Amino acid sequence: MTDGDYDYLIKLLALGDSGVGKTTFLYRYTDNKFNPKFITTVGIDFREKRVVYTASGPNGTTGKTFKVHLQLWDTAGQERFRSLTTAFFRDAMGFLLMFDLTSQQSFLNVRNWMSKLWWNALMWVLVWSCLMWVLVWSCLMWVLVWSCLMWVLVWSCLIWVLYVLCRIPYFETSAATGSEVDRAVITLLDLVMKRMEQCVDKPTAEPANGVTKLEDAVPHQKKCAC
Ligand SMILES: Nc1nc2c(ncn2[C@@H]2O[C@H](COP(=O)(O)OP(=O)(O)OP(=O)(O)O)[C@@H](O)[C@H]2O)c(=O)[nH]1
Repeated sequence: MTDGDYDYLIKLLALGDSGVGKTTFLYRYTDNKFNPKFITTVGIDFREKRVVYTASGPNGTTGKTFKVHLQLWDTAGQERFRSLTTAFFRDAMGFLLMFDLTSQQSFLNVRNWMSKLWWNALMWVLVWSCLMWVLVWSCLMWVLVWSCLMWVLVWSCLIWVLYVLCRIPYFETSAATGSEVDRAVITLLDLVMKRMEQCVDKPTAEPANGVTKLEDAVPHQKKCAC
């Protein structure tokens, strides 16, 4: 595959406390190497990898294959970079939420990372919806009515997100041996691709040759109600 020769650009983001192994995990996945040195990430970094994704067809049959360009964002776990890293949440399509099996605190902190993700997602629903309505109606009455509706929508979304996230696939990986590393990323990629399939407006996004380009897919993906 040459540089621009891919069907989808998928952005995944690794999250978790400092030292849990985000950088090492991504390095193992992209370069199949292990780095025993701990060099803390400053701000944000990213790695890339090309993979071939085979969609599953109806009744579990093998479907189309796509060339996928994976962009893996590596965030700094340190608190001082928190506002910078959360700014990248909006563009990510999937998250690798990581903790260190030998550190109970890093596991307990997964709760905080999850709530950051939820609030970030909800904040964007609120901001965009409010902006839209304020622009279109610019009428206090409508804003008030809309605010009530928004709260209903927000809480329904929150319950839905909780429902979905409670079924997060879990893998015990080792960057040292490479065990389960590929499977964890591929499982997430599979979930993202399936989600995109559901969100993309199929008749307009699918060109004649049957391959959906990311540039076509992204605007439709943002139309998803969730
Ligand atoms: N033995 C072993 N060591 C690991 C594994 N994963 C990470 N490490 C080690 O843990 C240390 C921290 O790993 P990093 O990948 O730098 O941690 P990080 O989460 O990126 O940390 P920040 O950049 O500060 O957020 C390094 O010394 C790694 O070699 C693993 O699966 N097995």
